[in-house]
Amino acid sequence: MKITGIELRRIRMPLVAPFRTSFGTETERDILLLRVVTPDAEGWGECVAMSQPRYCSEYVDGAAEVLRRFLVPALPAHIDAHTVGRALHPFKGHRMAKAALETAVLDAQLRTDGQSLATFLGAGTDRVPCGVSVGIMNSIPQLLDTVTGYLDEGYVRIKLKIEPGWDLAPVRAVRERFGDDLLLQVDANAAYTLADAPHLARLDDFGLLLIEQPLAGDDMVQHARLATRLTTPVCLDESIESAEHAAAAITLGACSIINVKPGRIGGYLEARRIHDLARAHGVALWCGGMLETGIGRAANLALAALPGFTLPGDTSASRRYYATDITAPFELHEGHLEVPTGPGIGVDPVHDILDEVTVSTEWITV
Ligand SMILES: O=C(O)CCC(=O)N[C@@H](C(=O)O)c1ccccc1
Repeated sequence: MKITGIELRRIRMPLVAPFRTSFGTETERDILLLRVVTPDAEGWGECVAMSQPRYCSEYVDGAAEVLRRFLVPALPAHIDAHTVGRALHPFKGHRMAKAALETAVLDAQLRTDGQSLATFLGAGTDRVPCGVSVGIMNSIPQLLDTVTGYLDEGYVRIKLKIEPGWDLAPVRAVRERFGDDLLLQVDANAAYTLADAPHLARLDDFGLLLIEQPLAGDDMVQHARLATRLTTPVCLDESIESAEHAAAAITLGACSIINVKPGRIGGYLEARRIHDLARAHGVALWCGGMLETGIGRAANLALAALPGFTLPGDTSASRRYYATDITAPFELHEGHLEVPTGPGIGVDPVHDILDEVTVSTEWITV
């Protein structure tokens, strides 16, 4: 496939409500979109890097810079999605930037071939059950009202952000209010240390599906030690940046569940490799989220439809984060979202809306 050029587009998307995690509060997303242009089709990729390097070391200005200076110039004139990874391999890290570029190339390729991303990846279903991520709140009553609203919308699983000082009480309150049948999990975003093991073990009383990333991203061995101290399954997010990391975590017993975020691990091809590895070892997967617009959300739904994704993910409806999405909004139906069936990611930006939220565009001739 011949690439004519690539557009880097920065958009600013206000969130419908502040989203607080253990590493900060988001009120809007500064998002980098990539549009790969070929003679036969255009492809879209969404870079999930945040404005600041708080979730991981990448941040959106850095992603734009590494794409502009190193990654896009490294692409050969003729390419397909399988060769992007090889062309970018000499450059270390920057997985979110690489993922966005590979995804945009893959989207253009699949649109040209008339194949959906879901079919390309091996999806086994046309709709996926949806969980929702609930931020750290100012009070328990506010939290209970928020969870009530999401359950009324039909979400099948609740994920509560936790941190030291906001963990046992909110989990207890939600479990007591909504009962033992509620699918409930927590996400610490690396806010604890192994010294907190006795405290974290008290979460075992609440029948949680999992505890996500309790310790630091590079604490793989410590997670393995923590897992022996808890009955709640440990799920890793930030620690897993590749299939190799997943293999190491499984071998060490650092996790029994993995949150797969294609941006974090370098793209959908690597996500498929993690899927196959996890299935071979009986490790459950679910698809995480990075507050994506409908562009990234569409691609994540294709991934979440793979057979190894056995737990509800964070692929929530567009309205969970955005009053107006840049694509036709993804809307929950009986707790599920439909997997796009069109070629490539199966959605296109609504150009009037996209133009309204666009801060800058930059064209790079390849
Ligand atoms: O549904 C979503 O898109 C967000 C899900 C979510 O909680 N993402 C968390 C996470 O750590 O997984 C996150 C929030 C903010 C920034 C990065 C990541």
